[in-house]
Amino acid sequence: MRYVSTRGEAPVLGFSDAVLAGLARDGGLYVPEEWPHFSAADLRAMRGLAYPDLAVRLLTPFLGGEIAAPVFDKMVREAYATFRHDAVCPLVQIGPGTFVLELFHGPTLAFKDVAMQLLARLMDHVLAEQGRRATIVGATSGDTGGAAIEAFAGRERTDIFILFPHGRVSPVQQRQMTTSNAANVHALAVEGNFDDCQGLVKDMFNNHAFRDRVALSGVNSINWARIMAQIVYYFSSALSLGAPDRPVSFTVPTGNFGDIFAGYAAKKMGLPIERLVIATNDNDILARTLASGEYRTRGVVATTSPSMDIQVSSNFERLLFEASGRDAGTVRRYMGSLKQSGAFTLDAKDLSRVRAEFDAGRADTKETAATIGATLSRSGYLLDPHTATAVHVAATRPSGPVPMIVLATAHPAKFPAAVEAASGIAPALPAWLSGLMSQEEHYAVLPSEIKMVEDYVSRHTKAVR
Ligand SMILES: Cc1ncc(COP(=O)(O)O)c(C=O)c1O
Ligand SMILES: N[C@@H](CCOP(=O)(O)O)C(=O)O
Repeated sequence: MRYVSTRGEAPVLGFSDAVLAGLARDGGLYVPEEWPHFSAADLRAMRGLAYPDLAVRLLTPFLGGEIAAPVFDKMVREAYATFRHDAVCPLVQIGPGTFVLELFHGPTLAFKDVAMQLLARLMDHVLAEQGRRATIVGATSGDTGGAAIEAFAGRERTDIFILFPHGRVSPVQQRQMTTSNAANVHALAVEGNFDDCQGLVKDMFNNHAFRDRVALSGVNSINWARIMAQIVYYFSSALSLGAPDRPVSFTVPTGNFGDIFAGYAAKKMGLPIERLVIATNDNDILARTLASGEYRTRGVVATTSPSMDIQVSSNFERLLFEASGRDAGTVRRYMGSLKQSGAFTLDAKDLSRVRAEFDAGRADTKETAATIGATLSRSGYLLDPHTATAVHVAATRPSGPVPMIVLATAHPAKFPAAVEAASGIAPALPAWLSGLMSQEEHYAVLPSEIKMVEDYVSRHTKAVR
């Protein structure tokens, strides 16, 4: 299996190099050259497999033979042994035909752990094989950062720098990033929003001299391995509801479009998914794009689901590549226009291909709070605000006899203020995180200026070539 850039002007890479590359050198995102495919018989044979066994079965084709089977098997088992639920990602019914897929049983209580625990092990292995170190940079609206720091803290071959928007993440999220004592961890509070942080990370990758000097790698969902690992829970949940003999639909709380793109990948791999529904908060660029065909950025507004406070949705580029029939020239045209004018308009055929697979809806802050309260009274289930946006959107699109699986991307205890205001219940952190809020914080505050950030990274990484 080889990996190609969505912009068609970067080297084609094997799996290990794609994992280390993060962003492609032409500014695009890596995608597999073709989608592995599993037949209905293959899928039936996967029913009942334990989560790690299923992950090994589904993900092995993506490795292109570059990681020995026993090594990968061990990594997967170790990654999912960090989860506090035997099923890893359990499915809970909250209403007739509506299920919640709990993705928050990992060490930092968000779905990011599912991919990050595996990615850290993959990167360690590849770096050891190549005998080198890497400087990891990541942008976060709150959850990627904590999950990455947890997964990479203390690892010998990486220094990790996480950029988060100063004052715009929840107190729990902030402490998950700022209380690590590991020498290779650097939390950077940037004076800006998530889009500024993500822009800085992409600028670092696009500065090839800097990128090569510090051996840059990325842990955002620009990294293909992040998406790859997230494919597995689409299969595990659908199989448990009768796939491939019964289709399912998914509603996904969406920001950077990585999680729902993993659902698209699962469909391309043979999973019968009827609809993929994008749920956004007030930062509704994707809902607007599906309605009008125009992708136009606006200022980010702060909401009670801060991890989805995103306007420039990175992985939408991967979908554009697919929808245009894998035409890198079209993707370059769209991305050029986005850079120049903050907008692009999808060609009619590309838009109709997107609409053929996806629906989209939004939930504002009031609707999100009302959904938390109503779901608690109806089914006794306490939602976090991100998941609540998706439960709201799913309810506006009845899926008939097809079960609707809503991805529960975070534990309510990560957002206690919003959850308490909506439900009257202040969710407590689990015992293993109970000391978090009283630990000492370490972080630097930086302006949203590329030179300042690059200088900080250069001075603090050990991976200079
Ligand atoms: C809790 C939570 N829900 C949803 C999202 C959106 O996921 P994605 O960026 O993959 O669309 C995020 C951030 O990525 C998140 O942290
Ligand atoms: N919501 C994310 C934003 C970054 O997304 P990623 O999936 O590209 O890492 C966060 O919590 O940081």
